Amino acid sequence: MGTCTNGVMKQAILLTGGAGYVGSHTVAALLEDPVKSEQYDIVVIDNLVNAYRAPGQKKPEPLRIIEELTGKSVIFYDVNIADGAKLQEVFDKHSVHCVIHFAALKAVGESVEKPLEYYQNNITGTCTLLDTMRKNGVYNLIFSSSCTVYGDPERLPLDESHATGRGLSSPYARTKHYCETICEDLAVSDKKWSIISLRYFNPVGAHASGRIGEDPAGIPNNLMPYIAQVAVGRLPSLSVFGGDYPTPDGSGVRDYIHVADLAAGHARALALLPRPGFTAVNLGTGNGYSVLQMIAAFEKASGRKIPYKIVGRRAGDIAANYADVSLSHKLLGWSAKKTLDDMCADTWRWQSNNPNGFKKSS
Ligand SMILES: CC(=O)N[C@H]1[C@@H](OP(=O)(O)OP(=O)(O)OC[C@H]2O[C@@H](n3ccc(=O)[nH]c3=O)[C@H](O)[C@@H]2O)O[C@H](CO)[C@@H](O)[C@@H]1O
Repeated sequence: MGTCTNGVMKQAILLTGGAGYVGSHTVAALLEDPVKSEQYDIVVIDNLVNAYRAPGQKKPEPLRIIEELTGKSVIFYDVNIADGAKLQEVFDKHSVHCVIHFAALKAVGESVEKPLEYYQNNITGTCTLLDTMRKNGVYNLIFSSSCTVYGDPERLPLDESHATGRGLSSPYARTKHYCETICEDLAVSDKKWSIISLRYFNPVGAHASGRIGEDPAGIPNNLMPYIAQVAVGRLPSLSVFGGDYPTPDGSGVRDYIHVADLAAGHARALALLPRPGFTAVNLGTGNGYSVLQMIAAFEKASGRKIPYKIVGRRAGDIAANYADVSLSHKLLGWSAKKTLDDMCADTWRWQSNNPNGFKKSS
């Protein structure tokens, strides 16, 4: 149930997938903000498909730890966004001001093997969520999108007017593109909708406390968690996918952004609502770093050697991408503050304190 101040029910920010990596860091940012945490109840729904809840605990570990760190509470429901009836129960209990929609499956390789699961979860789930929002008169949405919607860049840096949806290399990428399209159509159909789609570049890093961070199930697909697990001795060596790209050192270049900066970007987007229509905004730093530069920076931050070998390219990978960040500056008054050294130092603090992720800290 929502909490009350002076007999009035507080409005809620509802975060779907709020126990995941970017979601939980956004929960932390909202609770750490004295104004937002006073103004809103922070409500999370998550089906725990990619988040860990310790035996006997009501809340998943990231949320339990955030409560410990901030001394403030999160309201948690173990609910799947595709379950309209359960979703409605949450909307019955809270006066929702805005939904921040993170919940999605996000493993690119898995999406090629299980496309239907990805379309069902990411697209049908999003439609059920949007329909429930509409039925309850909630029209403020922040959608967790990805630079993957741009496909193979026609030009760099990538600005928001770059074409989307062309030559996408995986069902996962298509689900992000289709969800954006659905949101755009909805915003055209009814002027009450205010939808901000945040296109993340490559989120890395961890909370400054070293107590929450990225905790992928199984062998990581993404570069930073892989490097971190090599550094901590969980994995023997890194394969660098491709040494012959047309980049300064031949390895792939990406715009890595600290997850705390990303979380702050959501808080800024929240302050912009309502902003009728559909607005897509890049969240990146505007800087590109190569895989070999990432390895060197991580070795410096951790004091550990990262054994690696250069192997063939990974299917579907592009040579380089990085963001044009002018719109995020202009519209959100936001820019990324953390450096590459911060990203590596924070990832290392999290990984070295929690070599096995959340399971150990329970
Ligand atoms: C093709 C693919 O998977 N793309 C997804 C990937 O982006 P993206 O591929 O950019 O992110 P990754 O972290 O997987 O890879 C970053 C860079 O590191 C390289 N690399 C990665 C892992 C590794 O073991 N060795 C290695 O060399 C990659 O080739 C790439 O050049 O994650 C994003 C989420 O964060 C998704 O939105 C993207 O759709």
